Amino acid sequence: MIKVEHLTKSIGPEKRLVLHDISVQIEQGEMIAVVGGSGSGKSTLIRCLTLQERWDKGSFIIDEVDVLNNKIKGKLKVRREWAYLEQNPYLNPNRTALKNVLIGRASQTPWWRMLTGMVRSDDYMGAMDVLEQLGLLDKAHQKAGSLSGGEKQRTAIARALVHGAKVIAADEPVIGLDPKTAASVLDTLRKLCTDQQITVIAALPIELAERHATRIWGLKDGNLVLDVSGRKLTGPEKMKL
Ligand SMILES: Nc1ncnc2c1ncn2[C@@H]1O[C@H](COP(=O)(O)OP(=O)(O)OP(=O)(O)O)[C@@H](O)[C@H]1O
Repeated sequence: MIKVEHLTKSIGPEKRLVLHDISVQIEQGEMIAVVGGSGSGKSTLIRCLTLQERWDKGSFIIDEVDVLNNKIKGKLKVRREWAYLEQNPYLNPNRTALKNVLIGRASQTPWWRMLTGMVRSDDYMGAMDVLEQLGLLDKAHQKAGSLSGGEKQRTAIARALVHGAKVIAADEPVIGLDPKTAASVLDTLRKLCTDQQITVIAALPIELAERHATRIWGLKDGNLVLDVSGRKLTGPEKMKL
């Protein structure tokens, strides 16, 4: 279980508050959509949860590890188990989808593999399994530079899974994709939650959140104003955002 208490974050020399006293508990296998207007704090929340931003205040407990007060063990846990998925994930365009999946972030990949691109056969099989799960088997040997936006996004998801992610935190993962491709990426993420108990936290537009998430968090001016199960939001709920 993941427990966030009193997460507070300010930015800039004037210490402008962008996240106010946010407390939530997250269960394994949830697909949480973060919704809210522009500047409401969605990206900052996702960046704080993936420890890319320093917290001003708050506590962050993952499986009973106090992440912020246990710097080495806590940071290592987040680094190993959490994947941060950007809007346009970085893939090496000259390497195949498979190689991109196998050769993950520098922190997760042995130096000799980064250098030589060599892989062990069991790693190869594992990566092919994940690519198959994500419907990318026929793209495994295609250069990443020639993949479509949705395929790139799914390759990045495959890379996160191959490197052991239990939580995928994604900042607007389907922005710029056509509606059909966006739905297919989100269906993929939802299936991972259901079938493999992966937890997903993703900033999404309201309509997609309503359709795909099991839970919706709504932010307004850095405040958590909504925390409901994934469903169509009512008029008054939307008015809070
Ligand atoms: N590096 C920064 N320096 C100054 N202000 C920042 C910085 N990062 C974020 N902010 C401010 O913090 C607030 C929250 O920003 P954030 O990017 O988290 O919002 P958002 O909900 O993701 O917005 P959008 O939907 O437009 O991406 C905004 O007012 C933004 O201007």
